[in-house]
Amino acid sequence: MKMNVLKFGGTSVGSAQNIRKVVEILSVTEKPKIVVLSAMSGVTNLLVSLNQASIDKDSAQITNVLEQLQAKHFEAIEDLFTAENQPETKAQIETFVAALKEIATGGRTLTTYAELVTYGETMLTWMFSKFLDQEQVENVLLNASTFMNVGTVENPNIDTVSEALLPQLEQNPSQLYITQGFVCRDERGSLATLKRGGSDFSATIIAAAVSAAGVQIWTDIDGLHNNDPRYVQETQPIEHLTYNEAAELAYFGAKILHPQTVAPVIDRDIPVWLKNTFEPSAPGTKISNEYHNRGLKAISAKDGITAIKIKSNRMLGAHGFLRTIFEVFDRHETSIDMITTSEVAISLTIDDTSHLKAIMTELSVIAEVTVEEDHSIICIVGENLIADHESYKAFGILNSIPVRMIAYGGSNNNISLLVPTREKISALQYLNAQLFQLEGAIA
Ligand SMILES: Nc1ncnc2c1ncn2[C@@H]1O[C@H](COP(=O)(O)OP(=O)(O)O)[C@@H](O)[C@H]1O
Ligand SMILES: N[C@@H](CC(=O)OP(=O)(O)O)C(=O)O
Repeated sequence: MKMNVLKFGGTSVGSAQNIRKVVEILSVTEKPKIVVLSAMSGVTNLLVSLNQASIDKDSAQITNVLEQLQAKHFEAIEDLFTAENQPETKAQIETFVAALKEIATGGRTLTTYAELVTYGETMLTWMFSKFLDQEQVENVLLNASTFMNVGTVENPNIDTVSEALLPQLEQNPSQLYITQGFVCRDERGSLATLKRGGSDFSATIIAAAVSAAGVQIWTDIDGLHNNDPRYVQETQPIEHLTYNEAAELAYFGAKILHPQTVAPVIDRDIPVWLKNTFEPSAPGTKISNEYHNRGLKAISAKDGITAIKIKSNRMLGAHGFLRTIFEVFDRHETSIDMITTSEVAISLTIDDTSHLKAIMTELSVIAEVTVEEDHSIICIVGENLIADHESYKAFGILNSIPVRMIAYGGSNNNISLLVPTREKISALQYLNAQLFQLEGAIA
């Protein structure tokens, strides 16, 4: 029987009441399954501040954060566990908190950050598994750090995860496995993370490693919406997305999905469902290879973008100039998101500015370079957008948006617009009204 992988995010396990909802969902969903859990909402942020307090050697702040972590877990325990089980459960949380204190106050190593920030998942999964025991729900708790041997986070090695995970499943037969999202081991075998929001990625890596029947990502909204519900009212859930559409939307800011989530499952054709823990009967979004309707589907936005304009007369009629430019970015391991070129200038965008100074120094030798910070990429996504003549309507409405760059044609799925971040919300709202809500709208 093929496994199902279910991932529940921070909000879904953020309180005793929500944890009960998760247990209810587990009782009615198909078995066998591996359940990937995040930390309780807010806990990873607290652990990130604990890491900062550890760097700053700020013992008052370390104590303050540890107290908040303990209180949050104790509150859930007092609601979930019987009076008889509470002392033992609380004592284990105290042991976890003591271990955290030791890491935070000990000497810093290359893995201190990962050791600290992954503790939220360790504490929650332990508590969750104990609660299932109390409710007499048979389950096996797996330690993700013993099998998530992904090597590089950019391109996880599914085979090494399989090799470590499959024997554990065989040796501990169960219909219900519980494990931690977010945590992994890097190419040196050291503890690492799949970056913030990485539990979605954990779920699809695990699904690929066990050739799962499907992945369900349970969160606090009824699927991926056609625009960012944090900024735009009256957004609608999308019933079907292709892997490519979902990948573009996640990469360009749809917070509901970690940017790399679909990569491990595309080639294996394992479907992913996005479901709402608080409204389980809502259809949610299915991400698969199936085509349903073409044309525009959704809009998302990614902040923190820096635009770089590189101007040089040497470009005129010359070849090899673009290669020289790309090599500079390559040497500084900085990836480029958008790019447009003319005869004498190139505009491109990056989101990682950690090497910007060194890049500027090199580029300034060969060209005139200007940098503009605080931009956002707005990404309009749909299957076969290029062939969809209706999508040309999108260009008619761009006059009203201060667009700094446009990329169209690089992929069949997306039109990307670069705008100053201060204009992002009004641009999202305007595009939503024009593309999805007005009479004769494209979707
Ligand atoms: N296009 C979108 N569709 C749905 N949700 C979105 C979208 N863009 C941003 N979001 C936000 O993503 C949130 C869920 O993602 P996240 O906070 O990572 O959940 P979890 O804690 O379950 O991992 C939603 O509450 C919603 O505000
Ligand atoms: N707890 C981690 C990993 C994660 O994926 O969390 P969530 O599923 O709540 O986004 C984080 O906050 O980054």
